[in-house]
Amino acid sequence: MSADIVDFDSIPVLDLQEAKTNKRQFLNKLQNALIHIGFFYVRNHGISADFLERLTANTKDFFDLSVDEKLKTEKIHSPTFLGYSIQGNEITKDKKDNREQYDFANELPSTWVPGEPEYKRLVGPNLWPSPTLVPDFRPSILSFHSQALELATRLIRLTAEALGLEPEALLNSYVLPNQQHRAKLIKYPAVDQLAPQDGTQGVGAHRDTGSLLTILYQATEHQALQVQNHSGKWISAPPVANTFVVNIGTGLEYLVQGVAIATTHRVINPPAGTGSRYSIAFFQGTRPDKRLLPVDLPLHIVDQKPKKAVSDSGYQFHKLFAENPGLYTLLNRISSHRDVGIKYYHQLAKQHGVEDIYSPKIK
Ligand SMILES: O=C(O)CCC(=O)C(=O)O
Ligand SMILES: [Fe+2]
Repeated sequence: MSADIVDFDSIPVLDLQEAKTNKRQFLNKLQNALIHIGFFYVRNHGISADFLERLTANTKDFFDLSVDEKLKTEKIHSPTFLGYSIQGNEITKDKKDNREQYDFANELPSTWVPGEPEYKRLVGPNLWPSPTLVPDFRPSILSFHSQALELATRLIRLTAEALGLEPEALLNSYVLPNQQHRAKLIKYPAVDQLAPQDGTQGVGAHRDTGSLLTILYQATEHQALQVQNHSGKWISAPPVANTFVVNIGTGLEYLVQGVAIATTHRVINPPAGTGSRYSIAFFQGTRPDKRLLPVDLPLHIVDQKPKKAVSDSGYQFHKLFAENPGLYTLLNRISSHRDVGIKYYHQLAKQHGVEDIYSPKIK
């Protein structure tokens, strides 16, 4: 059964303080955001403004390094797909995205040995830039990661409650206590830093693939993030002081059978003269090692399931995500970064026909 669409034209701001003072009211608001919007802001999230200023400074300092220094941390240097990607290396919906990125995760050693599933090779240490050049980078990035993970853990407990489940229901079944969760620093140059033929696609229309929740910090004042509502209209999600943007990934959407929605979004490059936009995203992953079975939700929640929304994203659910999430993630990474795939996972990519099943056509 699916209920009539309740469409949205703005993104609600939820106050985590209210989760302590008036939990029922907070959970009602969260339930509405999960089911009908798929995006919300959180304030009183516990990550200090001073820390976020420091993180922003470190992010800018990293992207200000010379290309040679940044390339020393390029993804090609490790099978983890962590590290730097130069602008134009990523494609969404058949078009190049105009953004530079640095992917990082909680620091874990690589333990994969031949004979184990290859997706285990995704786990490993970060590729750090020289500490002589950016001394505060590593400590602030790792501190952000652990604070964002704590926030995501809190939010996924509240999400479970808002959907009529026990607080631990999503965590216990779908997240391992010591798994690697990925995050990234992103720089979107303003259009005057791009060639005219590059257009303005910072990142094209997409849904966050495989994750439960995304926590996003908009580090500059640009109004660049847009969210697609059910009827297909693009709604601005401007930076709101002292908040994070939170959105649902296709992992959570699958586990709750479409009751919470992984809403489509995109980023437009800033207008000429306004400087680069920086953002920092944390993706709460699901465990890679076990078939994922949807959770049983109470009927009064299932009855609110929204009808299918219009989406400009090219995303299509693939059953491999549920059957073998580790392999699904690895094949996705190989298709987005073929150079890394060819270097470390050549056989696997060939065997699974990554080229034809997964990859977008490159223009
Ligand atoms: O930079 C942003 O505001 C959003 C980035 C994003 O949607 C993504 O990387 O998945
Ligand atoms: Fe996204």
